[in-house]
Amino acid sequence: MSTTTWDIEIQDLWGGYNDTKVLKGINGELPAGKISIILGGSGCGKSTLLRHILGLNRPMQGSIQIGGYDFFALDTKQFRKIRRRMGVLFQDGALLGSLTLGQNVGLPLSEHTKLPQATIRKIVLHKLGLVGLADYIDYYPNELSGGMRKRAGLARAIVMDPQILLCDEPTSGLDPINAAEMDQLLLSMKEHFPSMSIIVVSHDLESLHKIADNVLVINQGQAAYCGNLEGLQSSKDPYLRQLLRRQPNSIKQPSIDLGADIKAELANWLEK
Ligand SMILES: Nc1ncnc2c1ncn2[C@@H]1O[C@H](COP(=O)(O)OP(=O)(O)OP(=O)(O)O)[C@@H](O)[C@H]1O
Repeated sequence: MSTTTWDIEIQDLWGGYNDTKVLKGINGELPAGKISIILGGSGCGKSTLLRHILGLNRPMQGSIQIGGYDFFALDTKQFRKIRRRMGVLFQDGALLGSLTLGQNVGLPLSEHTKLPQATIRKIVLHKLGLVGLADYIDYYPNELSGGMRKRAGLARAIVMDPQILLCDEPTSGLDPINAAEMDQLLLSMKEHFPSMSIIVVSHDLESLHKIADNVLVINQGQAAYCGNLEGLQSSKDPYLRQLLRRQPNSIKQPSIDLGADIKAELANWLEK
């Protein structure tokens, strides 16, 4: 099996959980060498799509082509080979509290290779250096800030030099400075690994404008937009404009009368 580029092409993808269809015919491309942002309202299926790209959920219909291969039609050996070329940054960094940063970051190498520990430590040091944490190799996760833990999670995601890097809400829970640093790091990943597909699930519009080359917007289980950032910004589509301008949907607020007796009872309690 040989792949020269790791473009991802999603073709008429239907997927979800048991009888619940969440993705209803998604089409889109996530090109290698670019940062693609998957955007959409809460519950629209962004994480579900990520699970399909990771191979954790099988499509109900349609396919995901990775580097020209139909991912879910591959035999187990080839499927695993592609899976090993994916790195994931989870929302909370997902570090194990009982291991040092170095051991956490080196874990995929210890599990999947027979490299000597000294070599693993050198690779880990290099990767921690890329996220500005080389001096913290022997620290435990609880000795670090939330932003540092996320950066360490990124170091672990790239420790096996993945061709596809998937990041689930990398800036969520970070203050503006740490969020800007994470954006900067993702841009530097693109420079360091020019053929890597970087796929980011995000709600963060500031990040979107700073780092996205390509955007896939999901609405009602389908791709409302897939293309470059400029095209999204100039789109006249009402949903896309609403999304980019953070305009709320009108929320129905039926008035529910409390009733005089409950109001009086409450007032009574408040006076005590
Ligand atoms: N394990 C599961 N079993 C059944 N339904 C699920 C499961 N995980 C998610 N769902 C449902 O699938 C739909 C899409 O969820 P998903 O987490 O993919 O959305 P999302 O766009 O990532 O949301 P958010 O931005 O809020 O994280 C939701 O209706 C959710 O309730």
